[in-house]
Amino acid sequence: MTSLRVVVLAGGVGGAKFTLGVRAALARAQAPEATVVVNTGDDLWLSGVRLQPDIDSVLYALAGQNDTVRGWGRTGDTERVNAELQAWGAGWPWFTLGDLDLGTHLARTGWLREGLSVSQVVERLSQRWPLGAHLVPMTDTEVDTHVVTDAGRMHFQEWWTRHRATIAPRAFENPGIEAAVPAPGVLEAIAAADLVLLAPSNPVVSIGPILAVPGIREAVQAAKRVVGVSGIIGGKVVRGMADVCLTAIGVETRSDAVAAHYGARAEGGLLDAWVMAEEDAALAPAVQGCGIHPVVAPLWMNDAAASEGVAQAALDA
Ligand SMILES: O=c1nc2n(C[C@H](O)[C@H](O)[C@H](O)CO)c3cc(O)ccc3cc-2c(=O)[nH]1
Repeated sequence: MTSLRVVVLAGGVGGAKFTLGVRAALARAQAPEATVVVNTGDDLWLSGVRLQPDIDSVLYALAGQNDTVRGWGRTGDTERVNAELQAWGAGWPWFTLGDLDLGTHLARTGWLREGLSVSQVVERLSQRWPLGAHLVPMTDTEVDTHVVTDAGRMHFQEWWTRHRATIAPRAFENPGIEAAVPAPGVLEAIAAADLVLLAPSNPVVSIGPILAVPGIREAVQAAKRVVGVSGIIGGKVVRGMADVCLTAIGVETRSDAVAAHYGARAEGGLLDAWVMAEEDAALAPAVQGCGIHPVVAPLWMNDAAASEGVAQAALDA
C-alpha cells in the first residue's frame, strides 16, 4: 500500500490508454486514484451540441465504453441520428456523431445551458460509471484549437477529420487561452501530487493546450517530480498526426526531440525523467545530455497489460 498521489496530463487515444494503465498500476499498489487533467482544446460546437472529444475518449475508456477499433466514440454505437442530420444538411458531412455519443453531447449541452461549468459537467458525466480516476478538464473556459494554413484558418477537427492533416499547418492557436483559468482543483492537485505524468499524447494539440492555460505550466514546473512518456516509437507516431504537428512547431519526430521540447526542469523546462521506447534506446544519451533522466521501456500499449507496463515504467522512473 502506498499513498503516492499522481496527476496525469492527457488527451486523445494515447492519453486514454495510458490513463487505463496508470489506473491499473495504482490499483495494484493500493495507491489513491489519479487525477487526470484532460485537454479541452479540441472541443467544438456542432449541430447545437458541445463536443469534448478528449474528455469523452478518457471517460469512455475508463468506463469500458469506448470503441477500441475506431479509436473514438462509444462501442456498439449506431448512426441513425447522424443519417438524419446529414439528410438535413446539418453538421459536417465528414464528421460522424453516434447515437449513444449524441446522448452524452445532449446531456452535456443541457447541463451547460442550465449554467453548470465545464468541470461540474465533467463531474456529472464521471458519476455514471466507476472510473477509478478523477477527471478534470484543463479549464472551464472555451478555448478551441484553430489550425492556421495557407488555405485559411480552420477548426482543428476540420483539419484532422476532413483533411486528415494533409494541409500543411503553419501554426496551432487557441484563441482566448491567455485569459483562460485552470479548472477548479487543477493547480491544487498538481501542487499536492508526488508525481506528475505527461501522457504519450500529442505534445502540440493535446499536452500543448493544457500547458498553455496560464498557471498550469508554472504549477508543473513547481511539482515534486515530473515524468513524461514518449508518444514517438522508433521515430514514428503510434497513431494520429503528431508528426505533422511537431513539424509545424519546428520539432523533429524523434523521442529525444520531444523530450528536449518539454525541456529539463533544472533548466526551466518540465521534465525530470523521460520514458522512451526500446526502439529509441540509442537516443537515450541525447536525452541525458539535455539534463533529463532517460528510462528505456517497451511502449506499445496493445493491451491492458502492456498499458499497465508503460504506466509502471513511468511510476518507477
Ligand atoms: O476521424 C474521425 N474522428 C472523429 N472523432 C475523433 C476526434 O476527431 C479526434 O480523433 C480527436 O479529437 C483527437 O484527439 C470524434 C470524436 C468525438 O468525440 C465525437 C465525434 C467524432 C467523430 C469523428 C469522425 O467522424 N472521424
